[in-house]
Amino acid sequence: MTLNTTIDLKAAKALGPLPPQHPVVRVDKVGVLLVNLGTPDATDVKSMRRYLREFLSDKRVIEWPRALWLPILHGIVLNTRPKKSGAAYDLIWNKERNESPLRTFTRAQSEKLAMSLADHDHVVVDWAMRYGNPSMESVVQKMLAAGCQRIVMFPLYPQYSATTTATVNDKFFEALMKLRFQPAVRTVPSYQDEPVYIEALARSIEKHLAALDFEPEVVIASYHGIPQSYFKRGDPYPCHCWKTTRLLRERLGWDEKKLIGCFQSRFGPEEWMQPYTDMTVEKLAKEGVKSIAVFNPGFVSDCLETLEEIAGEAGEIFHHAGGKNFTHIPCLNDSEEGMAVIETLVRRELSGWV
Ligand SMILES: C=CC1=C(C)c2cc3[nH]c(cc4nc(cc5[nH]c(cc1n2)c(C)c5CCC(=O)O)C(CCC(=O)O)=C4C)c(C)c3C=C
Ligand SMILES: [Fe+2]
Ligand SMILES: [Fe+2]
Repeated sequence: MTLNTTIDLKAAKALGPLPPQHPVVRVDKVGVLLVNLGTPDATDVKSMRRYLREFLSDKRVIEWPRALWLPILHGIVLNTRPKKSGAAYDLIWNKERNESPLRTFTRAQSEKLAMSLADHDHVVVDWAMRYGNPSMESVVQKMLAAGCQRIVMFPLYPQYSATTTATVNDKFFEALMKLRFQPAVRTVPSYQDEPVYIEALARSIEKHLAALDFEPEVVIASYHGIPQSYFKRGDPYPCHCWKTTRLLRERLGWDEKKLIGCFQSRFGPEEWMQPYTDMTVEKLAKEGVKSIAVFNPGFVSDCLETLEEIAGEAGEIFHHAGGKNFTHIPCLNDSEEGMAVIETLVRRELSGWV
């Protein structure tokens, strides 16, 4: 299908010959752009510092006054954290592809989505990262060159937060700001309560638990945290997390003791949303709970925060405190259930365009 033509040739001829430098612009394709948080290119200190500098300079992520934060970032954080984070990434790095798991999964999601949308031969699917590579700007340019004059941009965060969804949107629009001939765009909204998402989570939990040789007494839904002050100033993220957990409880037929919601990944001295995952895991073990499962509904793909902090560290905390059986349920990643979520939401947002 041809959606449009670049110029009305008849009208253009009436104006006289076209300027020789007039660019040829292709406009017959629709782009679907999947975007996740980002990731360092390598685990060495230099690559880690470059990545963390970009990430932690984002005003949507660290809301502290710049005059206070930038000296701390450049004087302390970027001198200490790159080595520590690099060592953590080393533990989970995809050595075969020499990249982080987040990049591997995001690429796989994009490739699988492209295959399932193959019935629309004018749809182009690609992926980008908010921080690091491939950059949003480079992929927007690539899509324009391929003829996408309409783009559906999908921030891969089920629950909305200014620290994630909004900053991805900002970066996308920043890339568009530089264009004379902008594409028409749609952004995919958060989907904390979409039935297809709740169903996918429930099935992946059921499948994982059915394969275990123990039954967890408690299952923890662990979301990335945000500082409490962000919530108090209007970020709806915690409400979205609580809603996802409640709907899952209803779907699984579990009560508030069996499925609990927690927040992980504190950063800096402020109070973050509670209960904290690490403290909860420790408390449960000390109270005599022997078997638990943890999963991460807020992460579309497994990454540092799920593989190292939960599957690794939280498991250790549980065992040290007297727990016996710990299991981490993988994220939806590029599983059949996970792809059903992405494809359903993308097809909905493409309506009228394909
Ligand atoms: C104030 C700091 C941070 C806020 C707020 C925050 C929110 C937030 N983050 C995610 C998802 C991810 N975060 C990841 C890593 C990560 N996050 C922070 C800080 C904040 N995040 C840091 C410092 C790091 C880096 C970890 C380190 O270097 O030690 C990742 C993992 C990326 C990967 O490549 O594996 C994800 C994903 C969400 C969903 C969120 C708020 C809703
Ligand atoms: Fe984070
Ligand atoms: Fe972490």
